[in-house]
Amino acid sequence: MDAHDLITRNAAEVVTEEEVEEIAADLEERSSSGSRTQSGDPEGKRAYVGYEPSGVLHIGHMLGANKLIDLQEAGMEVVILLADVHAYLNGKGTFEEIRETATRMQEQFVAYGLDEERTEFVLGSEFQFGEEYTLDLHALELETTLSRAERAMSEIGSGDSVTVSQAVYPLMQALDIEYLDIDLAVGGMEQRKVHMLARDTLPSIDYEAPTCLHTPLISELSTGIGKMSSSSGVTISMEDSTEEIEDKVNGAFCPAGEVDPEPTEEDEARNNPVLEIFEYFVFPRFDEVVVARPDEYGGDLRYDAYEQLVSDFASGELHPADAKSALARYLDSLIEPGREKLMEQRGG
Ligand SMILES: Nc1ncnc2c1ncn2[C@@H]1O[C@H](COP(=O)(O)OP(=O)(O)OP(=O)(O)O)[C@@H](O)[C@H]1O
Ligand SMILES: N[C@@H](Cc1ccc(O)cc1)C(=O)O
Repeated sequence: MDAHDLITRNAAEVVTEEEVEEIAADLEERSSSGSRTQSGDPEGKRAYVGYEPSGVLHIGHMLGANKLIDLQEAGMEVVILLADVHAYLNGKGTFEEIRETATRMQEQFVAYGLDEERTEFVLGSEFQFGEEYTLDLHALELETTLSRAERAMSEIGSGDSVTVSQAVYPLMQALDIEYLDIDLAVGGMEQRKVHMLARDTLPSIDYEAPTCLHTPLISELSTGIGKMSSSSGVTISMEDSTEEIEDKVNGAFCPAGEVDPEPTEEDEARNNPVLEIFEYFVFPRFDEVVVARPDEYGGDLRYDAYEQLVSDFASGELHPADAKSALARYLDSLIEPGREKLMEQRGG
């Protein structure tokens, strides 16, 4: 697979396609001249994802991490920002609590396949309290209206009303891209408004507009409303046991035949999380997905592409109960190796 395909596979969108093509062309050129993955190279291309530290990684977080693994393969240097100050500004706990969970999160990324030697882990507080950063932040504050900052936070902010800290948050996220010297900012689709704000405002303080890549979102498991998240709803975490995975997947929202479920009466959009997890998390890792079925119900179903599975689901050939039991099995096999490693590390 060439650099462009590695960068863009399983992405929901890139902003802009031309800019990504330029990054890919540069990586290809460096690879053919033999100067590919030297870390610390000032000419190297760098990508990052930022996470508010939370107790345990969930499968939604892994979409960004898997993208970073693709980008490493394409020859990019990758950075994971453990955004402790951002989590604090977003009301996620005391600073001490957040710091502790940041260490746990780093351990988990490594257990789940990010090569420690080739991944730079950075805590936000390591550079966000510097004088230059603070002055740049104030300069961005002068360039941004409160309503724009508020809109950027509409899918990220916790709590009912926006606090001043949450208006500062997206401006700091924009500045991080500059201070970490990032060529490609990666995040889930709910980060796009912050990234658009960064593209619009960074040039006004003489920094470049960042190139961005957004990964799809996995919905909350039991209702299909909103995104799966660490702080609320039913979430498949990377530390769940086999039984926990089975129970959660069994209770997942997965109406028979409904690929695009109707919105609720309150007009909230709904998705089918079982299908989403197959599409974004399982199919990218397996050449073939087998749904086991007793012979009296027609025997096993085999799929080598998500589109085949979804078409059988829509026609009724694939029943939700069979889809769920297959999903639980595949999830467990993807989660097991890291779960074991973490247990060993913790002496369990
Ligand atoms: N359900 C999800 N599906 C896909 N990506 C996700 C999901 N949840 C979080 N991410 C991605 O993980 C990164 C970090 O998100 P974040 O720290 O807000 O996770 P979270 O679980 O929503 O946390 P919290 O609920 O505490 O806000 C972002 O790039 C985000 O897009
Ligand atoms: N906004 C991200 C966290 C983040 C913070 C700072 C960044 O520079 C990047 C990402 C989230 O919703 O979790």
